[in-house]
Amino acid sequence: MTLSLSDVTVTRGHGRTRTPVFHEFTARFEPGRVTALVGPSGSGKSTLLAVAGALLLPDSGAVVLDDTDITGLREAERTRLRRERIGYMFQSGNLLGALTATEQLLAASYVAGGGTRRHRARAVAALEEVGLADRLKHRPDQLSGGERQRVALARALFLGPGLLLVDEPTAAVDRTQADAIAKLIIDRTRAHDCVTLVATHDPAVIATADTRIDLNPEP
Ligand SMILES: Nc1ncnc2c1ncn2[C@@H]1O[C@H](COP(=O)(O)OP(=O)(O)OP(=O)(O)O)[C@@H](O)[C@H]1O
Repeated sequence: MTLSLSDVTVTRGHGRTRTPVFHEFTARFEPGRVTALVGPSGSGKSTLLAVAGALLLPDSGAVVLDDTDITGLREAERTRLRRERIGYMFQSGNLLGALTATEQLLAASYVAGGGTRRHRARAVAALEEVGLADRLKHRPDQLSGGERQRVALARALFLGPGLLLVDEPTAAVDRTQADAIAKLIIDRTRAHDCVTLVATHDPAVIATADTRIDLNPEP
């Protein structure tokens, strides 16, 4: 999958909270490569992830995944695209407290219409890929911060997305875990040949990325 944004303008909020975030922003992203989105707080890193991930529509401009401009899709089509082709890994992991590591992935596949025995085997394989073969039955409160982030990464990758969107993956973990997660994101991006965007303040994540885009707050 390739992703390109052309002349994307985004304004958030309404009335007194109306905030211009991007004005005619253009960028192109290639598969198998990690791009670090860098910039001060409020510069639009999370907003760019939301626009790329079809969670937020720009005011104008095109967001093209392969040959499809997602801004022209109906809501149901965007929902399907999000489920089938885009993996999200958010800051806190967003894991469900009552579920084991394997079940976190199966819950995602259930939402996407799966949930079969084949999916269970794939879920286990995805957790093995991120080094959690011996943590399959652990719930979030029985995992370290770094392990929770690895479950979140496995879940994001499990359904084979073409686009992986990652928001501050190392914000809540120690240096050693952060370095391991940065390396895993690179490895998995290569292995899955997906387009990966990572919003981050972490110099180690920025250093391991293939490219970086510096965002500045709109004046
Ligand atoms: N729902 C909203 N309504 C109004 N303004 C918003 C809304 N969401 C975000 N903003 C504004 O848009 C700008 C970009 O926010 P965004 O969260 O994308 O920044 P960021 O670079 O990810 O910041 P951080 O590093 O603090 O997470 C900020 O100025 C923010 O205040």
